[in-house]
Amino acid sequence: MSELIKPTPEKLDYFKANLNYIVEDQNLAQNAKIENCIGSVKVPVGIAGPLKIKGSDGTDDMFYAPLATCEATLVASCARGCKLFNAGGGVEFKVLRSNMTRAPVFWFTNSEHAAAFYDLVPGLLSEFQSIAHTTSRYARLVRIEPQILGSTVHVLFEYSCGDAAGQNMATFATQEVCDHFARSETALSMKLERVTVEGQRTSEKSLSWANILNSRGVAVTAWGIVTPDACQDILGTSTWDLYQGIQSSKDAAIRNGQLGYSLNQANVVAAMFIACGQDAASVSESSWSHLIAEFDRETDNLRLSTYLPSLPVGTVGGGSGLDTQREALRILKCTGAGSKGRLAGLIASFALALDVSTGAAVTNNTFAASHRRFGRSGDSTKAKL
Ligand SMILES: CC(C)(COP(=O)([O-])OP(=O)([O-])OC[C@H]1O[C@@H](n2cnc3c(N)ncnc32)[C@H](O)[C@@H]1OP(=O)([O-])[O-])[C@@H](O)C(=O)NCCC(=O)NCCSC(=O)C[C@@](C)(O)CC(=O)[O-]
Ligand SMILES: NC(=O)C1=CN([C@@H]2O[C@H](COP(=O)(O)OP(=O)(O)OC[C@H]3O[C@@H](n4cnc5c(N)ncnc54)[C@H](OP(=O)(O)O)[C@@H]3O)[C@@H](O)[C@H]2O)C=CC1
Repeated sequence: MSELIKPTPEKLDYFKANLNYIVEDQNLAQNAKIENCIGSVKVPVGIAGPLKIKGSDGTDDMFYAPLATCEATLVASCARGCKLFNAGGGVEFKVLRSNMTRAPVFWFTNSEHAAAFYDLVPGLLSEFQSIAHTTSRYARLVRIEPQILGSTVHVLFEYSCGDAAGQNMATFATQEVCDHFARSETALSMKLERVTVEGQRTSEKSLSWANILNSRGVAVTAWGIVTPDACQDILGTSTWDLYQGIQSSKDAAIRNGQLGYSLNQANVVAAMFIACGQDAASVSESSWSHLIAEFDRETDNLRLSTYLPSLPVGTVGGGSGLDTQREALRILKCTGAGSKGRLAGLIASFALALDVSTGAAVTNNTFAASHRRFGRSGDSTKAKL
């Protein structure tokens, strides 16, 4: 059966020859490390910025964001938000946490054995560390935390992974630990039945409260000031009206039971993930964010901040090494040691810039007209950089 449906080299050649979006890149299949590779799709990339950004890691520079998207107005809107924040001194970010998790399941014959293992887990950390660390120069096991579910124990393994996002690294290290433990005297004496490497306690590629609270990836916050003059000149609305617009949307979001609150920060997360070779499916884990607006009655300034608790990003590994994705990381000055936190900080900063501009467009009722203008008339092709 598999022979009938398996794509043979001839079939792949057929696809290569008959699809006109194929990129002629002999190394792509090898570098992309995906199966049955026939080329790559072309996603349009727009540049937003410049945005003056300072970071807790010493970042202090002007940045442009490569945004891979098919949505008209998104890049222009993000660029407008950048111009606005620049007028108020730019955006700042702070990286709060950085980790990667994997959560194996230890299966026992009954809950009593599971409970006994639960008590044992904290004392196993250093043994597990010494095994995990043989698998990588960068993955470091920092915490293990058990949870009993019936006769199983799900143990959250938390790693630091250098500049890589670390999903593979955490998997390989955890598998090695599990394999060793399954063969140990302790496992035999505790009547361990088997170990499986992941039991969904990491909620990988799904949105979960645990990851909102404890992070999976980089947790980052970014903030900036909108001055009344810049708000009126650049966004065509007052800071007070913008503040009210944002607060009112937040009320509707609460009524909807929306998870987190932003207008459309996931647009920047997705566009930068795709441009920079991040795992696009991880946008689901990264989509929760919290936009906060504070109005300063003395100055009429509007202080805006956002918090993104779970950005599984990396500047090495995965798709970040592909040619064009690497170029995107270079545009962002996100290569080299320590650049993972910066990448997360820049994503949060540009997400904030897009949100303020979108918020203004819905506040002053120019939202539909701008999408009609850019999405339908071809106005978007008039570049402004
Ligand atoms: C489209 C604009 C920016 C026009 O806004 P405008 O005020 O007419 O633009 P402008 O011509 O006065 O230019 C102001 C600045 O905008 C930027 N800009 C302006 N045009 C360009 C361009 N062609 N290329 C690059 N940048 C551009 C650029 O920074 C420019 O500064 P300048 O360069 O002139 O010094 C505005 O109307 C807007 O932001 N609209 C909102 C669109 C938006 O945010 N869409 C987001 C995606 S929709 C979605 O998915 C969200 C949703 C629906 O879920 C949200 C929700 O539920 O609330
Ligand atoms: N297997 C899984 O469970 C899942 C995998 N993925 C995929 O995993 C990939 C991401 O995994 P990830 O582990 O980040 O990527 P990789 O598998 O590409 O591993 C990163 C590699 O980079 C090396 N490296 C070099 N310099 C550094 C540095 N400064 N910091 C950290 N590592 C460095 C690591 O070295 P060393 O060998 O010493 O560790 C490792 O070999 C994505 O492609 C994603 O789609 C996504 C979800 C689940």
